[in-house]
Amino acid sequence: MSGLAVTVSGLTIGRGSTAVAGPLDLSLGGGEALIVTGPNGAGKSTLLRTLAGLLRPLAGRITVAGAMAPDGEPARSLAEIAHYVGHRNAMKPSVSVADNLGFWARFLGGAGLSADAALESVGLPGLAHLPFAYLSAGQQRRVSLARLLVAHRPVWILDEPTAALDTASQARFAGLMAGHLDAGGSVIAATHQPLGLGGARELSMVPAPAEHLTDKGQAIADADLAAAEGWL
Ligand SMILES: Nc1ncnc2c1ncn2[C@@H]1O[C@H](COP(=O)(O)OP(=O)(O)OP(=O)(O)O)[C@@H](O)[C@H]1O
Repeated sequence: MSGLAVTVSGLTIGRGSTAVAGPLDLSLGGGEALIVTGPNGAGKSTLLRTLAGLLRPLAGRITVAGAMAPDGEPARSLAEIAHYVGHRNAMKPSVSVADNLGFWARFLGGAGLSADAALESVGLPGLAHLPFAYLSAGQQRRVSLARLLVAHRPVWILDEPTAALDTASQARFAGLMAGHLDAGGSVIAATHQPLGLGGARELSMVPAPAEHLTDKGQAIADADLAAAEGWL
């Protein structure tokens, strides 16, 4: 895994057909972390969702080398070797913690810790049988982060991963990220608060000028609105 290389070249990111930032160029290898910073609306989430394959780039390329996909073939895209943990926890509220993690392990494929071991790693032993909705906001976030451990993927793409975490949980998660980097993985994280990753590189994003983002006399297409509402 030490040969892992993620390369982003000339990447313009956007929502619908509206550019939010770019062109961006960056490269990241195994064992390296990139912290994405910038004020609200600068495009951090848009960048992470684009890297995770959830939004199409308006221009440019994202390439990977030196990693195997879950199907045993050399990875063709960053999305297939990356975990994405967004603002939302992506867990079903009425389903137990164990079954939620079991779903993600099957969906993502590949080897990983058992649900119990992953919960232990995020400091939540003994909660596996509870419906996800019974957990506190910080506990729910920690279950969502346990997803990173139940299926191995070399690149962790994390949007505000420690929001809602108490100080001890932030430190525990910093340790998990450090372990992932030591094992040759990579971390790309957007954050407004320090993540405790010494030596991480930083990409500082600046908001696009307001006139750039507002529509220039064009109505928002129904299709764009429907697509946006899917994520609201
Ligand atoms: N679903 C969407 N449809 C259209 N525009 C969007 C959508 N989501 C975000 N935007 C716009 O894209 C721009 C970048 O938003 P983004 O969420 O990437 O910023 P951010 O840096 O992650 O902000 P924050 O720090 O508040 O999380 C903003 O101008 C925002 O209004």
